[in-house]
Amino acid sequence: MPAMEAAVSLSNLSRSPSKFLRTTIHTSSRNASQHLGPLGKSRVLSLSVRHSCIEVKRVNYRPPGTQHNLLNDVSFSLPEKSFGLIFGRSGSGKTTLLQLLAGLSKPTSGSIYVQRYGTDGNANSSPESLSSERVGIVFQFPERYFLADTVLEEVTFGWPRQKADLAMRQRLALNLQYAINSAGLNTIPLDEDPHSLSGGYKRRLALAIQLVQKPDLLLLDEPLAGLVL
Ligand SMILES: Nc1ncnc2c1ncn2[C@@H]1O[C@H](COP(=O)(O)OP(=O)(O)OP(=O)(O)O)[C@@H](O)[C@H]1O
Repeated sequence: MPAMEAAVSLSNLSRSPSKFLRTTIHTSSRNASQHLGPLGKSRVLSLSVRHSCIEVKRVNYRPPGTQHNLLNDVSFSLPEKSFGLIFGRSGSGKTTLLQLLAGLSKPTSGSIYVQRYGTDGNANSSPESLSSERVGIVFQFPERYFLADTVLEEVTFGWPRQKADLAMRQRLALNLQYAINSAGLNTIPLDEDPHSLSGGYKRRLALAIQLVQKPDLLLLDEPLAGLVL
């Protein structure tokens, strides 16, 4: 089945009926990347939990103290090891949806959970909540959140400061190498000031900060802005 036809999606939307939001689930990274180029306004999700899906069921979201839903009846399913692409017009609610997936806001109604399935396609366990520790998110302007003085400190921010045992140090070192290489930061000195990087390298750094945590779900808000691949 072509990737675009594997999509599920979705109603949505915000206040204006002319605005729309659509989520497409891709079954391979190749297909996902093929569709990223022309879509200026896009958000990407990537899931690596085995034999499971993230299920978004009939989610509505209304910010506290407001009268209108930003998201209406959004439902989709994102299988393990797949990419989903959320696209829509400016202000249609893409970032809002990512914030819900990241656990930064709670749906007003509806649910977001991880469901494991057996080989027969039936759910074989109770739904699990998607805890925010399992989710990494790269925001639209990631440099606003940089805190450290060097690239290395930024990527390892939050690591244990006490002396870790050898196994933990090896694991952290491998994670660091994986994140730096995967994000294409290996040509940048690790003692460089994050704020002095180009826009594209700031985005790569923001990606490395998330990859080093090995999240089960990775959310990218307009991931290709400022990047020449
Ligand atoms: N806390 C809030 N209270 C009220 N309105 C909000 C709040 N947060 C976001 N909005 C509004 O919700 C709408 C959707 O915003 P959101 O940032 O999710 O859209 P988007 O699709 O990501 O837009 P863009 O593509 O321009 O980045 C916008 O009109 C925004 O002003």
